[in-house]
Amino acid sequence: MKDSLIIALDFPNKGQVLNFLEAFESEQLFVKVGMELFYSEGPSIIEALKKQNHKIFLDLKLHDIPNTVKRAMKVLASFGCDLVNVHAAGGSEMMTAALEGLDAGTPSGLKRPDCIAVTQLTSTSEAQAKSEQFITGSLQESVLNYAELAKRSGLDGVVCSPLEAGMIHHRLGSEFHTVTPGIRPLESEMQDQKRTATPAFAREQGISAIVVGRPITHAANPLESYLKIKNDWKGVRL
Ligand SMILES: O=c1ccn([C@@H]2O[C@H](COP(=O)(O)O)[C@@H](O)[C@H]2O)c(=O)[nH]1
Repeated sequence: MKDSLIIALDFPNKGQVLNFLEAFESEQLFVKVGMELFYSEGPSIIEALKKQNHKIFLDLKLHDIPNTVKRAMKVLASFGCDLVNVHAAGGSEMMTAALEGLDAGTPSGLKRPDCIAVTQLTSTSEAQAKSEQFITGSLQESVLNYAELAKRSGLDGVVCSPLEAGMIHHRLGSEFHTVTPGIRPLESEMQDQKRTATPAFAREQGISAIVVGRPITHAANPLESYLKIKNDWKGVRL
């Protein structure tokens, strides 16, 4: 996962995904399958993407009682994805159960998928967290609390904003992964994202992987946009 740019394939169906990926023929990608695509296509979309040799983040953000999450993760592990996730708000017992499910479902001889926890969605602002979630401290403290809980529960990392990744690595070490959506090049709209930063800022934070959706998928030339963001993220000067 280290130094990856993960493209969020937020499309309604397989046809649109395969059409989008045609432009990326020469690239081996790390792609994210979210709720919309997975709910419409089911596991066959994972099969199709694996056939194209792409790495896959299955972003279903599980959040339920431990037994349910464990059983669901056992199923997800059998798909052969590289990365899956839960909401840290589900608690340490739920996160431990998620790992047990993954261990139980991973086919023998294969590595279990990495499992990370969403801390606070990047679409949540400080004001929303205070007024709607009644968090007592700052939003950053809430993110750090969830990250510490995830690490104590044995998870491989967290989903957070690029604005919090540096703080998390400082406290929890560089090996604990930070995966950050909320990436917006300077010229891009924020849309529903609240805690955003540029790819260049992300590079300075020691982030493991950035997740980018609309700035690539809605671009006039998605491949060009992908390459530009990737170069900014890797610090490549053209
Ligand atoms: O806190 C989170 C967790 C997940 N996401 C997902 O990342 C992508 C971001 O897409 P953009 O189009 O670049 O905004 C999207 O699939 C979300 O479901 C997130 O944004 N924030």
